[in-house]
Amino acid sequence: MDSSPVCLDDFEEHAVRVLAQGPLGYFQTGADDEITLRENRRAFTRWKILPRVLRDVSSCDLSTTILGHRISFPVCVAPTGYQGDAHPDGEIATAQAAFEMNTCYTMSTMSSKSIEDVSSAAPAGLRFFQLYIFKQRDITKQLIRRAEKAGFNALVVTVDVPFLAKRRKDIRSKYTPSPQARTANFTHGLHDGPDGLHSHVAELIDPSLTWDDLTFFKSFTKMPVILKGILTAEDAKLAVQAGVAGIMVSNHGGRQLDTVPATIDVLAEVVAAVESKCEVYMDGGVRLGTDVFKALALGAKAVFIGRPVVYGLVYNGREGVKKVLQILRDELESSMALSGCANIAEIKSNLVRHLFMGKL
Ligand SMILES: Cc1cc2nc3c(=O)[nH]c(=O)nc-3n(C[C@H](O)[C@H](O)[C@H](O)COP(=O)(O)O)c2cc1C
Ligand SMILES: CCCCCCC(=O)C(=O)O
Repeated sequence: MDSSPVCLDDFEEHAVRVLAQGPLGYFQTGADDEITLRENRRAFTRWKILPRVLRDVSSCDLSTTILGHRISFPVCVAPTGYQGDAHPDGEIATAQAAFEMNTCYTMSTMSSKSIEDVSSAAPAGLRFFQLYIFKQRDITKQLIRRAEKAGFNALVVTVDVPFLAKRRKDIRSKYTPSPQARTANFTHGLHDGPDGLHSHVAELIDPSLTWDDLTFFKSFTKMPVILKGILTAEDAKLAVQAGVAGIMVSNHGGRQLDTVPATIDVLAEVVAAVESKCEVYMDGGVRLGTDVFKALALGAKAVFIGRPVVYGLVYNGREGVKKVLQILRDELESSMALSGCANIAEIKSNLVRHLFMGKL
């Protein structure tokens, strides 16, 4: 790419040219054959938009709310670890970009900057903290306390990583975060095990976690809890019973269990299962304004993006992330205008149809 990026894929193309194999592989990789990774994007192409006309779209209002907080448009930042391998400013740049674009930022437990540093660099705006529940419960509780003290608005508990899946690119490169990218939130755990990230995760993560543990952690914080990594109606119902405020329909960007469905294809099922008892968000393969439109039509309150934010960081730090968000915002606005929607509430399920399944 010689000129300024015009779509999200341009940022990845740039990253491919400038990043070293280890970090590039870590950001790009999916699990195993990367079937779900590809499917996350392909599945969007099978959903078609049925536009309405003559509906006064001279101005479109993209604003919406998440857990009662108003944001300018329903595209938010998903948690991604080790952002110091994308740009020296890492999570500080990302949090500031999200704040300046007035959307929601989610900070990963595995961040290269600390909770306190990110919080003081971006003290306002809607900020979620993503939590991995560790074997060492004291570290986990400390993380919750620190996020709460720093004013984070919600806790996003990731539940699809009892173990790290087999990610071939990482195994081949023996990826381990470089010194400027290592986790800043705690010192426990190995980064330099014989198989890089894998031994690090095996050491930290608690694979014995159950719904009962979730109830305990929920009672431990005043922050609303969102569960990230739900793909079935059954688990969505259990999440509602556990009293969560939100569900993130996610397959971890195709990085965990391979061959699970694309998130866009299970979204409507999860939305129906929760019967409006909590908010539902979605991530995975969102790269176009039309993708955002389809997810909203199928019931998502907002979408989150992972890799595009990382590639925006690689492109130009905070400004790069803002550009990624701006492009997606503009594309969503255009999709809305061209399909006859003047505001987010008008994006309804009758405006999309699945190529093979017919009308919803
Ligand atoms: C490089 C990278 C690091 C990630 N790190 C985390 C993490 O620390 N915690 C988490 O819950 N999800 C993590 N994820 C998953 C994302 O939050 C999100 O689910 C996924 O990236 C969405 O798919 P997309 O990249 O196609 O937008 C990571 C994803 C990537 C690509
Ligand atoms: C302790 C879990 C580390 C996982 C690494 C971050 C992540 O979620 C990813 O997909 O990569």
